[in-house]
Amino acid sequence: MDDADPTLHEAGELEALRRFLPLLPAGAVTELGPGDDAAVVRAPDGRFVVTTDTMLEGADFRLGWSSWHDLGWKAVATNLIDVAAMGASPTSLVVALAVASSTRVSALEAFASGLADAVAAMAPDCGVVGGDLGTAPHATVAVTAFGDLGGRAPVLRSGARPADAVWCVGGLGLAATGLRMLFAQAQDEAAVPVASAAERLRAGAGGRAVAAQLAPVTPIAAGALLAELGATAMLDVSDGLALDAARVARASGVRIALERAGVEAAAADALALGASLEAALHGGEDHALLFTLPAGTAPPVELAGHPVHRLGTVEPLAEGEPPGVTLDDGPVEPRGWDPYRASA
Ligand SMILES: Nc1ncnc2c1ncn2[C@@H]1O[C@H](COP(=O)(O)OP(=O)(O)OP(=O)(O)O)[C@@H](O)[C@H]1O
Ligand SMILES: Cc1ncc(C[n+]2csc(CCOP(=O)(O)O)c2C)c(N)n1
Ligand SMILES: [Mg+2]
Repeated sequence: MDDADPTLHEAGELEALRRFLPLLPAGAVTELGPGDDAAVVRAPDGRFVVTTDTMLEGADFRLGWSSWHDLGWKAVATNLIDVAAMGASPTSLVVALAVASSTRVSALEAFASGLADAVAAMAPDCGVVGGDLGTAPHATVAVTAFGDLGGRAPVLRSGARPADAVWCVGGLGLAATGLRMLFAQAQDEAAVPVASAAERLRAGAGGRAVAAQLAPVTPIAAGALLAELGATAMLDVSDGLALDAARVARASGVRIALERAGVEAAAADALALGASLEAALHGGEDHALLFTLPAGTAPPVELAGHPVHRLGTVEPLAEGEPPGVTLDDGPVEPRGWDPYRASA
């Protein structure tokens, strides 16, 4: 046994928690954090926003590509952007982690540091207030995130109105480009991930795309700012622009008319790496915020450190026309990531 770094089987849950819990961020509105049967968190607004998401080894990540730090980071980045997409500020996270009992305690510590570093970078007032540790043959991360609306109305998918402009904050296409690079160049003939190849890709010319896939930086602080600015609809682009814009179109009963120049500008980093517009339109996991604003309202050119791009316009439906998305007037198929249909 490695005394400094035992496996979870050797250390046991109590020792694992003794090393894991002190690494977690506390949060500005936490009254009682980890350690009792449940946490106590203030809800300054009298309501709270809540969302949950799971990340499963195999379907959502591969341990040969993602470090434990990456997994903690991505769990924060992808869950808190859903809170932000409602126009809320994240307040707290509850994080459950199930891994093989042969996993070393240092892996848990790296995961906790990933959580803490991502919170510090993207939502410094948010705390990890509780969670669960367990064992499973395939690693599983289940996160619940809470947020506060600061007295504002939530920004729904259904609020887009004809003549609104369509915008996004954050880039498009990079995460899918990174995933494509990993599948093409970081697995062996038996489709087993090759960690050294993934590391090389991350340090190479396409490193930004690989990082966008494995440890994305998402525009979390932009959500509340956009709500204050008067965003009429918003969602995070998790499954691809075409599919997620179609969700807004359906919920709002409108046509989302995208302009190629705008989408290309938002996808410039991915296009510069040789990706096609397909990655931006139909690839998932960019977690940019797609939002609509009344015609007269212009957002800043940058929000929360991410560029803002105008993608198009909200248009009324013609008689009998179903809600949908167009690109320079041609129809766009609402195709994107679907966990039940994924072949990768
Ligand atoms: N098991 C479930 N029970 C209740 N509601 C669910 C369940 N699964 C999904 N939903 C709801 O269905 C809606 C769509 O879920 P989905 O996971 O696609 O949201 P999303 O914001 O697009 O996800 P993400 O941004 O994480 O990709 C959400 O409002 C979600 O809460
Ligand atoms: C190993 C591996 N295989 C496939 C993917 C692709 N993938 C997983 S989840 C998701 C969209 C968001 O999911 P959700 O809607 O559940 O938040 C995408 C595009 C990946 N990241 N890693
Ligand atoms: Mg979402």
